Amino acid sequence: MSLELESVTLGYPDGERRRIILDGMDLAVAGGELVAVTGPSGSGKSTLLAVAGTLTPPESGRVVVGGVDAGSLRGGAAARLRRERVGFVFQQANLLGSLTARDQLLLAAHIGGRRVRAADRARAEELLGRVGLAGKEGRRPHQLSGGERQRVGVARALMSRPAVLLVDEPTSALDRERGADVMALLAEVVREQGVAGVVVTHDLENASVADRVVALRDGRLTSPVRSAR
Ligand SMILES: Nc1ncnc2c1ncn2[C@@H]1O[C@H](COP(=O)(O)OP(=O)(O)OP(=O)(O)O)[C@@H](O)[C@H]1O
Repeated sequence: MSLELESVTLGYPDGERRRIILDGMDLAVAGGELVAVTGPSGSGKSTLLAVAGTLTPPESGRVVVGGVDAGSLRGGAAARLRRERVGFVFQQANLLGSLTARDQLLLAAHIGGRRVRAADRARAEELLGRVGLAGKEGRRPHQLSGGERQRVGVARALMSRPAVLLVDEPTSALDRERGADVMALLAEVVREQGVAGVVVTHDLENASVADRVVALRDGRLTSPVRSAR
């Protein structure tokens, strides 16, 4: 249950030229560890998550998810790795408006095309309880607060027992207190579930709940200057 990025390079076209966003980047996250990635706007944090989550292949370098080199897989096997071994949590929870919290999780289990089993129902109940939503499993998104919706998003991302949990600015739509609660919850569930967690955040205070904080600058990860706050 780990994530490794080895010498990952990716650029985008920028007018006539090419702008390098990730420049031979290395990152290793162990199972049960949460790494917070900070960095200025446009530095490539979302791009890093897309590469780590095997949504965007790097131009060079390797992405290894739970011991499997994503670059070695094609077609269905690549899609399965992403679906089963990578959990994503987005800035907004991106829940389906008509589904209850429980069904958001069961849909995630069903997306592989297989039937929902009793074990999936048990896992959904357990995870919703774990993120503090016991008794609210039957609520639809509009009957939940922003922080609760984000908790559903965290639980949903954990349904498939992923090796890697990738979280993009989970607190940007929340007030400070709710944001801090969601970050603390993330650190706890990453540890408990033994998943390799990466959370992107602008907020150094929120980042401090992580086991490690790194800054993305000039395509590489460095230690952030914490005293600059
Ligand atoms: N598909 C694309 N094609 C061309 N350029 C892109 C593409 N995606 C992102 N970029 C550029 O790459 C850079 C990094 O973008 P990215 O979204 O990863 O940054 P970020 O650090 O997540 O920013 P923010 O904190 O504002 O969300 C930006 O300059 C962006 O404009």
